[in-house]
Amino acid sequence: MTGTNAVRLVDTTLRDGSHAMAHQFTETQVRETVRALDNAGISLIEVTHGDGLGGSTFNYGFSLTDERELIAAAVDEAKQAKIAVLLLPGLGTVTDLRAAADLGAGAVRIATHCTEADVSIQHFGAARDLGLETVGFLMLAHMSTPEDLAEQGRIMVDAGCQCVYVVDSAGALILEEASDRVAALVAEFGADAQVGYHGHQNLSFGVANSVLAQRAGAQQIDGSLAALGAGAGNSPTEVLAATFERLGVRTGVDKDVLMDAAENVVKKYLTRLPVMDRSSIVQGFAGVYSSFLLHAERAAGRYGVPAHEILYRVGAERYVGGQEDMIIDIALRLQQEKAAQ
Ligand SMILES: CC[C@H](O)CC(=O)C(=O)O
Ligand SMILES: [Mn+2]
Repeated sequence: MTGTNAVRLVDTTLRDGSHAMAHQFTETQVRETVRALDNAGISLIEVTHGDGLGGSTFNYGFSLTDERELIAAAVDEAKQAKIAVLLLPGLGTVTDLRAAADLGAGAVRIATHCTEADVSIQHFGAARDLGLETVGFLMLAHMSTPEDLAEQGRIMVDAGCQCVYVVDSAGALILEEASDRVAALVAEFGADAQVGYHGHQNLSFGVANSVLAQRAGAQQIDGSLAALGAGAGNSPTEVLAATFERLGVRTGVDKDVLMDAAENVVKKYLTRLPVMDRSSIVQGFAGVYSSFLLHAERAAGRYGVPAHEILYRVGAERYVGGQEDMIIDIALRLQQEKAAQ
């Protein structure tokens, strides 16, 4: 075991959960959730459209409430926690980042496909100039080897990133597949940067992988209350808190306050409880970006083809974030194939 006996739990209910809510968060929901997480001692709370700053678009789905209003509300509610925003270079811009910093965001998590870290360089530079805490997300990490992922992480660290995450966007990693990737980043960075782990529950390994990630040296672990997140959801923050407490790993958070928040805040407003159903299991199995789930379900309804069949094809084609439109293309092809049978 190489990890220290403490880990920071980071909550992404109000960002990854935005996918599961079809980006329909209200200001009241954000305020209640931030208040509860802040009371529980969570020190970093992510609030943005599911696809990050500027994500409210035709391709990704329009937000009900302007994310700048949600960020400002979150900053207003948080007494001790820092508010983080997500930014995908190319969708979110440095201008968006400056606006978020002006609203009081204290951290940015800059996400790229696992082989494309170089597109984040200027954003990390701008974030450091703005005095923000910086985190890098290497998404769809199952598509890279541990060695390649570590090389990409090094690009982020050299650009000013303070913690690089292994992001299991598809919920596809199983046990050592997750911890080997974390260990490779830990070995590459040494004291230069921390390593984090972000899991999805599509094959149900979110929490188990997080435990192994911490043991491999990860110092930040993501969760969402009631698992509210894309696909079958994220590792539930309240379960992570209880599990690490049982294991004697310090988190500095109150698991009972988190359990109360999951039951009495988040479960009261969520429109769809993330579940391991046929579609999300296929996402984990075939390695499909979790946020494609609702897009596939919509296309399935519109073109009369099964969502899990669409998702198998998306996995075979190895589509990545930003290629949401290809889901419609696949659905149309499936429809034509079925009509020809
Ligand atoms: C679109 C960004 C994405 O949801 C980031 C993330 O949480 C992941 O890749 O799992
Ligand atoms: Mn995610």
